[in-house]
Amino acid sequence: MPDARELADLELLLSGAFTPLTGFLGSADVASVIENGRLHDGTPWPDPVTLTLPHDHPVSAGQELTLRDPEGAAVAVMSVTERTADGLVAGPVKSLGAPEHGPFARLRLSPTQVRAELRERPVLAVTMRGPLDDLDEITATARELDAAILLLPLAFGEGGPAVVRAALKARESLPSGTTVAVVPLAPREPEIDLELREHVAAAYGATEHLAGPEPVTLPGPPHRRGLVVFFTGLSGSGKSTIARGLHDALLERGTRTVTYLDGDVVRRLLSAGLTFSREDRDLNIRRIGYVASEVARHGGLAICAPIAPFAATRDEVRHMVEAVGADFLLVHVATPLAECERRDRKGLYAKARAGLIPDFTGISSPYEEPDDADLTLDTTGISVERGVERVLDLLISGGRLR
Ligand SMILES: Nc1ncnc2c1ncn2[C@@H]1O[C@H](COP(=O)(O)OS(=O)(=O)O)[C@@H](OP(=O)(O)O)[C@H]1O
Ligand SMILES: Nc1ncnc2c1ncn2[C@@H]1O[C@H](COP(=O)(O)OP(=O)(O)O)[C@@H](O)[C@H]1O
Repeated sequence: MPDARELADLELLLSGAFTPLTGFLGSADVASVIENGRLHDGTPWPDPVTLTLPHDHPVSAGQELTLRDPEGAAVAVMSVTERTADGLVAGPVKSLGAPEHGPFARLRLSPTQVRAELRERPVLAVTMRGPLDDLDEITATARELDAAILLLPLAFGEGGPAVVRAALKARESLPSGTTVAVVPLAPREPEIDLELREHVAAAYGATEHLAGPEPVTLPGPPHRRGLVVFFTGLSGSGKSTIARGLHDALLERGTRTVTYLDGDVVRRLLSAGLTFSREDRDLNIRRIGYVASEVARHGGLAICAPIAPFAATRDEVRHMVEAVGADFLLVHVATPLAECERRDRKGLYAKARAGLIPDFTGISSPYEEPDDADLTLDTTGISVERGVERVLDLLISGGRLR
């Protein structure tokens, strides 16, 4: 399944906004674009528009590949011309005419639609990633050129709808007949981005192109940003005890909205039926990460405390959270196995040692120690209060808590 950026590129390939491209690029074109800003056949093109699939995906050259959106709807079919060892899949794409949805879907006009609307008039296209600051200049330039104005809000990701709203607002103060067409162009490096905007504007029939100002992105102060505090560690290390203590302390302060995704509750509801195999643990952690990132997306603070023994899966969660503009703090509760086993609160270690519980973390299943923890906490010989305090200090010192 393509990721968000690949899907956005796919939409532009299908709509003709990336003309002359008709599909995702193969290795020869990618090398040539990176080397000299041209496709292999010499056509100028600034950006390697590629699709990467997991290594174990079975598709190969000569086959057809159906591309789906995150809901599983088939969006396009690709005639695969190349499949490289590092996962690149190249070939022309054809639309399957999937129904369009998403905010402002009705404004996602294709170049053909826009050209038909603007007929033969000269067109001043303005690409924008944030609010326009000089509408008078745009009006004056359009008059000079006797051109129609075409606003192309480049809407991608969380901030996408805001850019479209800015375009609709600007249209109110621009000459009548100003057209707005939403283009899902994911941002690139500044120079490449600018060149790519030129190509897209030309595809939409622009005789002249103005690149709107870069948006001023203020991520908001840390105490208002979403936050996920993710505890990891062996069974009995003290994750739930510290996490509960943190939850209580935050409720007492009352300055942030908090959700505690209790491990037992998660296993009973969200992950009911899952085992402790590697696959099921990964699934469990991804589900926790997904819910936590949804909480954080709206500025909430989510606390989770699963064992989460695998580094790659913890990393996936970090990315999931950061992708919604929130912060992720990893707290490694690094109480040594011997101490966890000595505590053996639920008698599970004794059972695991006796071979009664298979795949038990630390005994018969691995725990990968984090090397990216924001705080490492060994609870041996310290009070619960002291442990909670250490986590609170981390939040306060990072400005995440007032
Ligand atoms: N095989 C095996 N390995 C580890 N743990 C086991 C196992 N079987 C049951 N339990 C109990 O399940 C709790 C860990 O569940 P998690 O959801 O946190 O695990 S994981 O993150 O999906 O690996 C863990 O609870 P905590 O002691 O609270 O960590 C155990 O009590
Ligand atoms: N400083 C401490 N922090 C957390 N737990 C502690 C501490 N000192 C002793 N303990 C005890 O260790 C056990 C930790 O269990 P628990 O919090 O359920 O661990 P986990 O969720 O990691 O499996 C509890 O019985 C708790 O009372």
